[in-house]
Amino acid sequence: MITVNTLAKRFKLNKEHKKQKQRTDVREHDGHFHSVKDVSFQCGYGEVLGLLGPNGAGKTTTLRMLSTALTPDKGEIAIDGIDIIKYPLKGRKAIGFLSGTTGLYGRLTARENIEYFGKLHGLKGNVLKQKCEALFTMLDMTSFLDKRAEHLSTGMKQKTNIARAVVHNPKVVILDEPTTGLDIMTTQTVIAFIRTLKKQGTSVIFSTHHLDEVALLCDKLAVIDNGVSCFDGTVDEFKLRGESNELNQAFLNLLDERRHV
Ligand SMILES: Nc1ncnc2c1ncn2[C@@H]1O[C@H](COP(=O)(O)OP(=O)(O)OP(=O)(O)O)[C@@H](O)[C@H]1O
Repeated sequence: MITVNTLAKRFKLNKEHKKQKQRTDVREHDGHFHSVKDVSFQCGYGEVLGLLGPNGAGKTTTLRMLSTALTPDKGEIAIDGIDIIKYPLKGRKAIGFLSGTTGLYGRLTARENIEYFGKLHGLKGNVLKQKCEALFTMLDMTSFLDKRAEHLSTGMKQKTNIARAVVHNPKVVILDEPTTGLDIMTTQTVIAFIRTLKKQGTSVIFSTHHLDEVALLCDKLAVIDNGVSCFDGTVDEFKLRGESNELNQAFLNLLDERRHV
């Protein structure tokens, strides 16, 4: 179980930005851009949580804090009660993170990349071999395993990146827009893979703008708007709150309600 409580993160504005008289975003004040102001949600084992929000809402910033890549200014992140802000190494062991900027070594093949990251996490011998083989099958990677990463297509790279993120059997998997830019077949493979993680009891948190994926996968939803949590609950509760059975409409209604408060 991962619990996220009242997270906040701000970034210092550069000099040029500070000089501008006109503020373009309500989150700019005190010489800072308050990217995430107050975000809370939780995701239990075997649950898939969809993180939604308009462009720039603060989803990636939030996920980067969960991954321990960014240190929050305020708030708590706990996995099974362990404070991972205080103990980031324990956090890194427990979490698998895929972001748009996750990199592969171009000169290594897809197989070598996964094996390398597995070894970094302390896997070796038969355990590493079996884990890699299972991932290669689940993610339908066998046709390109021996190609160098620099020669892989977008979809092949994404599958390799996903395998890289989960090779150490993390309890919590965090995927930032995992299907962006993928074709329909590759998207289906990624969706099936997330279902397998769920069946294995993993907590999966993923950000997306595709509400059809949410309908297929998610038990829970968390919505961020302008850096603030405005919903955390089940998909049925979301439809009720957004006054529509259609997820896109419920999302629009929920944001509209906030704009008019
Ligand atoms: N290092 C940084 N310095 C300054 N501002 C930042 C920094 N990182 C993020 N921001 C700002 O914080 C806000 C939230 O960005 P973030 O990437 O978290 O949004 P998002 O919800 O993931 O958006 P999208 O759906 O477009 O990917 C944006 O306005 C962004 O410009």
